[in-house]
Amino acid sequence: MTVDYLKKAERQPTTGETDTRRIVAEMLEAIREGGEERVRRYAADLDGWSGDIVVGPETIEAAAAALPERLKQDIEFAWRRVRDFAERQRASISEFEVELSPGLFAGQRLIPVRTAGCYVPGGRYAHVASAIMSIATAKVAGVENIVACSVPTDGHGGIHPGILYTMDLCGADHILNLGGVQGIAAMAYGLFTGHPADILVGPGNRFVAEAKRMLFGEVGIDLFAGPTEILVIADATADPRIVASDLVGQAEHGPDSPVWLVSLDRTLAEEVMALVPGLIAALPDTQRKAAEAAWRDYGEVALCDTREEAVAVSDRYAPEHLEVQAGDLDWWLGHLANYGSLFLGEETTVAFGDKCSGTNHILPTKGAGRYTGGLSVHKFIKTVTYQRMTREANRDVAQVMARISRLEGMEGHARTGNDRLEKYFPGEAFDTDAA
Ligand SMILES: NC(=O)C1=CN([C@@H]2O[C@H](COP(=O)(O)OP(=O)(O)OC[C@H]3O[C@@H](n4cnc5c(N)ncnc54)[C@H](O)[C@@H]3O)[C@@H](O)[C@H]2O)C=CC1
Ligand SMILES: O=C(O)[C@@H](O)CS(=O)(=O)O
Ligand SMILES: [Zn+2]
Repeated sequence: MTVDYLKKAERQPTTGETDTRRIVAEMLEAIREGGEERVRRYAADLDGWSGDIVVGPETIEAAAAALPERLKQDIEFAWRRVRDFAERQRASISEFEVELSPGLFAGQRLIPVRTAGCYVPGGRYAHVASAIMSIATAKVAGVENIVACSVPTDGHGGIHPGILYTMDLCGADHILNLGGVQGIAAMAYGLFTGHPADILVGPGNRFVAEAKRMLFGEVGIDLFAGPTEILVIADATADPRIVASDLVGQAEHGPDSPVWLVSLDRTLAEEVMALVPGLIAALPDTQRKAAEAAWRDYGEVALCDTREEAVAVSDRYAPEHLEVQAGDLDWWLGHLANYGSLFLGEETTVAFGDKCSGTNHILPTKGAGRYTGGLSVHKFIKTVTYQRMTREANRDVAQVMARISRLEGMEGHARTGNDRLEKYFPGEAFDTDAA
């Protein structure tokens, strides 16, 4: 394979993992021991927040009153699309019962988890859309009790009013003024609400993503949704200005957000590389600083000879967001395998999915796209099974089970079959020996 790197990234999504793990492990241990009091101290030390942790109804009403009407309509526009898409997902899975052989019935049931903890990031930006993505989806899945939290800031008297309004609109039952590891841990342990989460969902920075990863097992998690990534595959037909704009648009997420271009055309790649610094420089201060570092440390440009090579490179990254700005979109749709969400053609862009077009923006990062998709109603629903049988059906199943069990050396298992055969068919002889 001949891949020519016109720009090679200094850092990879995994850079700095050891430090993050140490910090998060210490914080989780301290919260396990110190409970609510320790959580309050982290909120004060890390986010300068010493106000109420549980958000009351008057604060939610005040947030709704403070938001301009058009913004509320925009949030509802996004919410309706995300909810409708989630409803189609819910309708695409079903319960069933099948008679596998005469008298042997097996079935599948879909049972929502009881309590979901939804983390809404809010450090650098007010991630209103993230509140829709997790809470609306949990609601459609049928989750009975939804706890949500986000970063409180003094300037807003707690959570940003846009996030608060959205959390309430989408159906959050309890809302906590908590960000970071302390927010994740509080939801996992049911601090301040008395409702420990069965599953923790939502994106966040490296501390948040790592806290969820470490708590997995004690609670369920949706997926590893850390710092945002974008990969654009482009050929000679792509518009360099649009490709560069899309790369820079996601680089503003943070200094550790990977930005990758896989190009099938050298001229296009060089034009994009020439345009990116200017677009970054034109951003406001906070966004510029984040994007500059992201492009400098995590930016990569790979030049491939063939579409197959481009697919191989892209699948190796397994990017969170994948844009294709190239001809024959159906070919790419059919061949790409590892990504969180795919954006086909110049007419759509990652930011549409991020904010309001309907697909979920809580997506796998750091290569997790090799084994999972993004957040969906399925993550909140347990697919469980059941069975029942007639006595007559025991005739075959009990004998087979007993023979397999004896082959495995599991005599106790085998006897549960023999006991039934003796009870249901007294006097009959059965061959239940492994030999
Ligand atoms: N993968 C996905 O689906 C999505 C990912 N994101 C990502 O979410 C992230 C949001 O990050 P932020 O703006 O930082 O908000 P955040 O809400 O994830 O994190 C803010 C919290 O981090 C904690 N924190 C900051 N520095 C710390 C330190 N040194 N030690 C311990 N805790 C610390 C603070 O307590 C603060 O409350 C970005 O990386 C963005 O790319 C956002 C949306 C979707
Ligand atoms: O990683 C993501 O999905 C984000 O890009 C979504 S948002 O831009 O923060 O809404
Ligand atoms: Zn984004």
